[in-house]
Amino acid sequence: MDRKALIEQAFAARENAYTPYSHFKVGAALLGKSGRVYTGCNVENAGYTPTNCAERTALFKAVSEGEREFEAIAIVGSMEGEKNKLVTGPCGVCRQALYEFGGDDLIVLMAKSPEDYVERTLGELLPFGFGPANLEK
Ligand SMILES: O=c1ccn([C@H]2C[C@H](O)[C@@H](CO)O2)c(=O)[nH]1
Ligand SMILES: [Zn+2]
Repeated sequence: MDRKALIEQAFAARENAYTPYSHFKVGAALLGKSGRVYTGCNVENAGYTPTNCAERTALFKAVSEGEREFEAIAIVGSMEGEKNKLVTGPCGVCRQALYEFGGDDLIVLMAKSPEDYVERTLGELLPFGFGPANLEK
């Protein structure tokens, strides 16, 4: 897997972030087991709560196109016109949404630049995650 290329795709997706309220722009690039990459950005809303994070935009694009197994996701976020001071970790809702399909092994790349990133597994970010296995009889 080319981590640098995946992070670069997340930066490109961030360009489309629609953020008139927070001005915090996020991009994500989700690598499916098929090899395809699905990108996403955050899409805000005047009603605030309908806002969708970049990670879920990418995930829902992927699932809606038939991909259900994933290897990695790259995430980049920073205020409009600013360099990343902190890495952007996925919010709790996105961790849960990703857990449904990625399980513990999904690789999460939280990047300040293509060369400067923190890597964790989803299992590290969401220990004892609740997922489909919990609902098996
Ligand atoms: O991991 C994250 C964290 C935040 N946001 C978005 C939601 C909202 O539009 C803005 C500020 O919370 O950033 C994401 O897309 N992903
Ligand atoms: Zn989120």
